[in-house]
Amino acid sequence: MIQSAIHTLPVEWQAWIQENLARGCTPDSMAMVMVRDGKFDPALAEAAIREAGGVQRVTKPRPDIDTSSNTIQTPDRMVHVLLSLAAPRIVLLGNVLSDEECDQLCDYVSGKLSRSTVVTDDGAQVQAHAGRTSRGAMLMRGETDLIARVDARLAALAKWPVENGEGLQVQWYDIGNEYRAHFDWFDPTQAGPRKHMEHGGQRVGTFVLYLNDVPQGGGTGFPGLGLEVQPRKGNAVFFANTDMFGTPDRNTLHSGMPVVSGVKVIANKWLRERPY
Ligand SMILES: O=C(O)CCC(=O)C(=O)O
Ligand SMILES: [Fe+2]
Repeated sequence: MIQSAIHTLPVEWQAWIQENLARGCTPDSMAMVMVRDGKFDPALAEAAIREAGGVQRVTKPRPDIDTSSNTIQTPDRMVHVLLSLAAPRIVLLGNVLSDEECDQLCDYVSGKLSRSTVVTDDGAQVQAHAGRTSRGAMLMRGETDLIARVDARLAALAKWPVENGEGLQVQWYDIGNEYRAHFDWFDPTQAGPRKHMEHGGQRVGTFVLYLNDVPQGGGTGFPGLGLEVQPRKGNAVFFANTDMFGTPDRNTLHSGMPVVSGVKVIANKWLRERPY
């Protein structure tokens, strides 16, 4: 007779699984507690939770870039694939913007810049923060013909609807400016970020577009991966902020490293789960 995993557990643990699934705990966090506190074998813990209806690791659609070829033809420009990582999903792209497009975007935002803000955990406000010392400007989707072209290009690259994209956000870093390690995804357990998710849902993807060359410093660092992307005019780094199951990916921790000489200008494009 094949005995199910859940019925081999003490009844208290069977009840614990049902209660915690009902409370909305994630199967992964529950399995961790069972191994740690109940000293269960991880495979048994996972099987028991799955039998109780907990593990439906259904993959969720997310923005991604086709890296099966070295080049990608977008509606109006041939983009180069320079590097790709499977998990966390990170793709470095070249030739995303022309020099003229970079210059035009920089010219367009100069005069519109103000001290950058971050989303706080406790409220829905955005506020200036010591960890983010750059200046920025939020642009609207399709604000100019050039911006509309860039929006469409990025949507084609990520295979993600243009309506799910936030407007481009330009960031201008002077010497010493930085954006310390952070996640771009919203933490759904915190009130402030949850408020931001009401419209458009999670930030499932990020593009960082480099609008100029930086002589020294200013890389985009991924400290958990030991990876640093150097800014190069016209290049862009893409990363998926959630894993293939839609869970925020802690391996996407990243920073805008301090600029040592020159200035650094980037444009961020955040892709939402739903139309934004
Ligand atoms: O400056 C960078 O390279 C990264 C910027 C960034 O992570 C952000 O603005 O969210
Ligand atoms: Fe970021």
